[in-house]
Amino acid sequence: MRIGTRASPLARAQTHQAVEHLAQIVPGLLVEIVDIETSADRWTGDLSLLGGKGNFTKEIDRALVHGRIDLAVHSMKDVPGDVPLPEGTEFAAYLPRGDVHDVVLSRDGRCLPDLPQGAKVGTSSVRRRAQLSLRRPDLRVERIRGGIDTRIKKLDSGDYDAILLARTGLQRIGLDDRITEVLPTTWADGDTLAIVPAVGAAVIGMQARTADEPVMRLLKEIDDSDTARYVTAERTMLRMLQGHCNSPIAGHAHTASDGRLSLFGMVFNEDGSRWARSREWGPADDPASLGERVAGDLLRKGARRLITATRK
Ligand SMILES: NCc1[nH]cc(CCC(=O)O)c1CC(=O)O
Repeated sequence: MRIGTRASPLARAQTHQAVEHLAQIVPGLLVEIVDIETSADRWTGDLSLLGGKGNFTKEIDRALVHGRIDLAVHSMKDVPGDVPLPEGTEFAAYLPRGDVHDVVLSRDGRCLPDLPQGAKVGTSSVRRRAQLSLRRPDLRVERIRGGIDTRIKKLDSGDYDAILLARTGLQRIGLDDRITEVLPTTWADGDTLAIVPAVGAAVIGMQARTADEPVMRLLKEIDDSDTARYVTAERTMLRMLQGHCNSPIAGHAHTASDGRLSLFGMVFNEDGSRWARSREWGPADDPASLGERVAGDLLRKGARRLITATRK
């Protein structure tokens, strides 16, 4: 089985995790990992200037459609919600969701509340920027590019006082001992700084050709059904909001204590000073309707205006 993925340490770690799951079903499964460089990997500048859509996925999509690979492994967070999947392909399996918290890594071990006024914080995510700026408008939020390891090197060399990253990514590549502070994910009124996760955060998805029966059968066996429900609810919302992986949109689905599915969605303007939020519950067997309801509510509350104001 030929498995295509980006060449970053995170993408490699995720692919190994996927292979471990596959090998539990097919012991001794022979795999060939095919590294694929995407437009976003080649472009070292500001991503918003690259233009086009799906810059993290389109080269991998092409390899899958043309049969150069049999399976693509993706961070669901990086799969755009406003670009349809290439015809004849689908996400047929999701691995159990990891930890969805965002974290702070700081150069001198200080937590966010203790960072001095004007401290320089690195993130390229408009979702993180908005939620950070809302509580700490005095911080200087600056873009940062590159893989996780590159970003940590930039922190260590003094380019930033702190950076924001996903906890699960650090765990996957064994760098979670660098975490200074784990931020809460639950939005609360008051002055607590929380960062609501991205749609698809901490989920590894596997995309294959629908007509490739042996692969589809195998994927069906490893698919984690809870995670699939969360992803469907969150990504249905994202699609209706016409959001992509760097929109000021947060979304987090989970199973409530009564067994129903809950979806929290939130949309921000650039500095977080204006936002819309929504939470709905629904039956676990209909995650798509839940996503539609939350998106509908957000749109009624002015989400479109907030998203387009931030898009550059
Ligand atoms: N945008 C890059 C990216 N895509 C997925 C993850 C982390 C792993 C995940 O959420 O699945 C990261 C790194 C980060 O945001 O720190």
